[in-house]
Amino acid sequence: MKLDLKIQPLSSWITAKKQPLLIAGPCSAETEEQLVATAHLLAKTGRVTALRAGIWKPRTRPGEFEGIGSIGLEWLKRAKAETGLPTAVEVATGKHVEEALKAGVDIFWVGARSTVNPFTVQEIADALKGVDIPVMVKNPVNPDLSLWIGALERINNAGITKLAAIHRGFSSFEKTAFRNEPMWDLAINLKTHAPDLPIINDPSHISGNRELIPYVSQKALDLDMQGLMIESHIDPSVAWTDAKQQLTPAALDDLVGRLTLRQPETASSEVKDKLAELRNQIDKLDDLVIQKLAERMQIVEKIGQYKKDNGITILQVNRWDEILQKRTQYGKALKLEADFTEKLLELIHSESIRKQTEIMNQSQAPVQEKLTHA
Ligand SMILES: O=C(O)C(=O)C[C@]1(C(=O)O)C=C[C@@H](O)C=C1
Repeated sequence: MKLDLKIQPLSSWITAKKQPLLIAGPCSAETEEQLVATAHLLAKTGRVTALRAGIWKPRTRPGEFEGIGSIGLEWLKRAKAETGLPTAVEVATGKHVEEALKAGVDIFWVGARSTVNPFTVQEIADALKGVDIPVMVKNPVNPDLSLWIGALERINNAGITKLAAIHRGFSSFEKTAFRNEPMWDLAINLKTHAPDLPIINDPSHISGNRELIPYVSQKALDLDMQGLMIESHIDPSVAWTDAKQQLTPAALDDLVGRLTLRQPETASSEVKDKLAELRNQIDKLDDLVIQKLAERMQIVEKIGQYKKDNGITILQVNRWDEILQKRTQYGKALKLEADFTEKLLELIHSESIRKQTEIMNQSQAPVQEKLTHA
């Protein structure tokens, strides 16, 4: 299902200084000097399109630094006047929106902890009514695509057409190398629902540490995301928040300079032809895969009917385990990752169970009818 968002193309409301589009700045505005000095160094790289800084910070526990507050808006004004960089802040209430608008902030973003709450998003959307300002909506903390879409729709319904999504990763119970699991599939899914909606990647919050940022940034660009939002602090070692994931402006410059930029399309007819030929091969194989899956399901249905007639349960753990073991081994021999083969088989098995459940639940009414007429 395609989303009905009324949006303007990214290039009509933001001009990237250089590719990729880069929004950078400290996690938090701490002091006027820290913010302004960071902004100057970022501007000097010639790569940064907008300066970000958190001034209202939603924190997990009370007592942590909750942002410098409204005074930070004055510092942002100064940083903008001195560097020419447009500014971006997170807004989490209607009051934040009012104050940031008054202070001439150029771009707003809705944070992950706000996106989870439709009341908060609606309050922000209501405060934005009648205003023509770019808004970027971070994914919700939990991996829920509908919540992300819902927040984008609420902001869009308020008349905001300069709209983008920010992919900052998702909380997960399982601890991995990432601070927030990228769950790239969710961002890809959003792109499938809204192909024209720009997605900016936030490698800082996905990574949670400087070391992973290059990998995440490159992957985001290779997945055709339209830009990066990266936290940068003049001296990350003394940062009040997110010290481990911030980069100095020089390190940021170096990192972004090393990224490889690839295009979604090519002008070369030779490359286009070669791609078309390979895609043709994929089309044929995909058709074959679908055809074989359909044949498999027909047999599953026959087995389902047979089980029903003979009072046999749907789930056959031993048989299922045998399939899983043998096919995964076979897949491995053919250079398929075991994890991939297992996931594919699990999907097929759950569809088999769904189909056989349907068969088991089919009423016997027609047979009984015949009996009564006889
Ligand atoms: O072998 C069966 O009994 C089936 O119904 C087929 C099948 C399958 O899809 O392969 C489905 C359900 C069972 O749990 C085991 C295997």
